[in-house]
Amino acid sequence: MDLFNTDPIVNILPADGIAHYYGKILSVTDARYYLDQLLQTIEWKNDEVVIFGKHIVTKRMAAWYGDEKFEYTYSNTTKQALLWTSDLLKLKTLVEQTTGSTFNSCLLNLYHTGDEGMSWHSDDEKALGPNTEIASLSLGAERKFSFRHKQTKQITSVILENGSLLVMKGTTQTYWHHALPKTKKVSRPRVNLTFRRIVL
Ligand SMILES: O=C(O)CCC(=O)C(=O)O
Ligand SMILES: [Fe+2]
Repeated sequence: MDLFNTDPIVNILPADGIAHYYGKILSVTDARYYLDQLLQTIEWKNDEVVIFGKHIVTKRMAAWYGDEKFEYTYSNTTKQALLWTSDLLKLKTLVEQTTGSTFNSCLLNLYHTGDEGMSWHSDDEKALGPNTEIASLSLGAERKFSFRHKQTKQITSVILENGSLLVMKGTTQTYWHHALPKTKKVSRPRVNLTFRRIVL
């Protein structure tokens, strides 16, 4: 049942992958509730990444939750998943019902303002296995999300609305990078949840 969006779900990628934008799957009231809850209850930490051998602590904050205390290594740092909170379980169920897929973990990102973003990358870690499916739920400020083809450099973008769902699957991570560009136009926070399936 789709209460908030009756448009057909379209693949926003022209080739070499599938990115389905479902639009808003949460009401404004529910999106506001979950944003406030997650801001207060998630164990947010500044993310650490290694770029050109330099150790950098990001302004953006992140957290990692799952079915088990999974260990996950990226950018040379190992993280251990925390166990689901009740709000995260509710959101996971909603995302699973909407997509018809199951997920066992979630990486959360908190961008305080448009001054924080995420640079070009693909989510192709070994732990996710080939042709992995990632479901990305957005809460709070609307932000532009862009895909760039690794070979042709073609760019396609979508505005991720408050309470919206974007699903990446098929060969998307093999052929496309994605990014959340910084912007001067946004001064309010956004929380993004990427539900993933660790296969190990
Ligand atoms: O914040 C977003 O919408 C993107 C996050 C992302 O690409 C990631 O966590 O891998
Ligand atoms: Fe990503």
